[in-house]
Amino acid sequence: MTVKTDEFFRKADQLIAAGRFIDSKGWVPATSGNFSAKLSDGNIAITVSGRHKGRLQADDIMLIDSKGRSLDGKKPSAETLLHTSIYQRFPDVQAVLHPHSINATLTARLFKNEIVLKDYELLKAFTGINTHETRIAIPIFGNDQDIPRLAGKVENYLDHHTHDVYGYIIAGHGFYTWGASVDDALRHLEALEFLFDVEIRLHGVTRL
Ligand SMILES: CSC[C@@H](O)[C@@H](O)C(=O)COP(=O)(O)O
Ligand SMILES: [Zn+2]
Repeated sequence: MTVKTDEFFRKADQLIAAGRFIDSKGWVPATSGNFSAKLSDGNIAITVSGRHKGRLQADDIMLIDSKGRSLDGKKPSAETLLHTSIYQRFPDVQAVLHPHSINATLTARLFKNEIVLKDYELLKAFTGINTHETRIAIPIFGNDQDIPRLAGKVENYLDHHTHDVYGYIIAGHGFYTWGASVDDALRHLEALEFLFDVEIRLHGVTRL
């Protein structure tokens, strides 16, 4: 059993607080969603599978290695591979968040393959962007219970899209976003939620 460091408990507290905020918006209903944060030794703090992500306690955050293997005997998120593959691809990423929001679900119904967000002041919420006069594309993948196969589709997309990717939507499911800290990932999550909402309303579909 691997010893959990002070760093682990600090990151766990950040994920618990993030979960409270995300749940306060209704973005992780019914135990959906999962969150993780990378530690300086390469291991990862991640939510235990099946726990309500808005009511997380210390025991609901567990330790896995960079390949997703449990280091404390608990069962990690069913979607752990979607987290570890982001960390392996983007060394600067230190946190991955996955909500199941209404806006992400509606967006995937309205847009096919991707949603392009452009000319919004809130694009400046994304790391490295300092103007509204730009665009970001958020790819949309079909849902799949075979997580390795889904992760492979994401990998293939990222292999062919070298521009900054700030997240992706899984149709009928939710979306993934990430950042250099839990706070950065949360800022990206909130910005994507707002921009999805704007685009949905522009298409005449009011939120349910
Ligand atoms: C309760 S349905 C949602 C799950 O199937 C899954 O998509 C999810 O986001 C949460 O899975 P988890 O294993 O708790 O991390
Ligand atoms: Zn999910």
